[in-house]
Amino acid sequence: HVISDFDMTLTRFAYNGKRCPTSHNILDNSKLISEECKLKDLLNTYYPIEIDSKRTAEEKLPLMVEWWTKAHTLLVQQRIRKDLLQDVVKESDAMLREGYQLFFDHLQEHSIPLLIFSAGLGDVLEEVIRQAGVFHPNVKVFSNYMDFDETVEERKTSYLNAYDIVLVKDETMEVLNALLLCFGVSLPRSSS
Ligand SMILES: Nc1ccn([C@@H]2O[C@H](COP(=O)(O)O)[C@@H](O)[C@H]2O)c(=O)n1
Repeated sequence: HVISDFDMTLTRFAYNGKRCPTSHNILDNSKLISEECKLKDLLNTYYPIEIDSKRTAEEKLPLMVEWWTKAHTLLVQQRIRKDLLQDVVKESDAMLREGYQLFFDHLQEHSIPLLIFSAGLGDVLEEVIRQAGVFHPNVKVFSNYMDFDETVEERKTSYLNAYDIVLVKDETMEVLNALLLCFGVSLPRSSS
């Protein structure tokens, strides 16, 4: 097994002198988050604590829990749409480290599981790996995942992308029976 965290370990810390975003930052910098949402204030308060070498892990732990509890409460209020995450990641400056292709492919070729444990956002970081084309079956992510309240309209879009036929408000079997007839299955006569 190879065990890794994600943000700034598998992803770059900076590129061309500019900081690269963490999975939280990707959302925070996106159109999905309103200007009033104070995730950046939280980052400015808690990130210096996270990297403060003078504090012990015991000291930091409750403060880190406080950070992600506050951040996740704010994120829930933003009512983020799952179907927009793909674009948000595409438009972000997130980058896996140079040489990532070789690293991920090599582990895959040798059937070595890559276990990623991250205090970031699982839905976002999975999308980063997917878009880089290296989300191989040996990659398993343990992270925070969002629960989405999808509206009927959003669900319809993802169903339309996935299936040839999508029935809305149809309580009958008419389409199914018509398909069976098309495929040459003979149906018994209805008794009613
Ligand atoms: N609300 C938060 C919470 C955490 N972060 C940063 O994400 C990093 C997650 O890193 P992993 O190594 O566990 O993948 C963490 O180090 C925090 O700096 C954040 O930006 N916002």
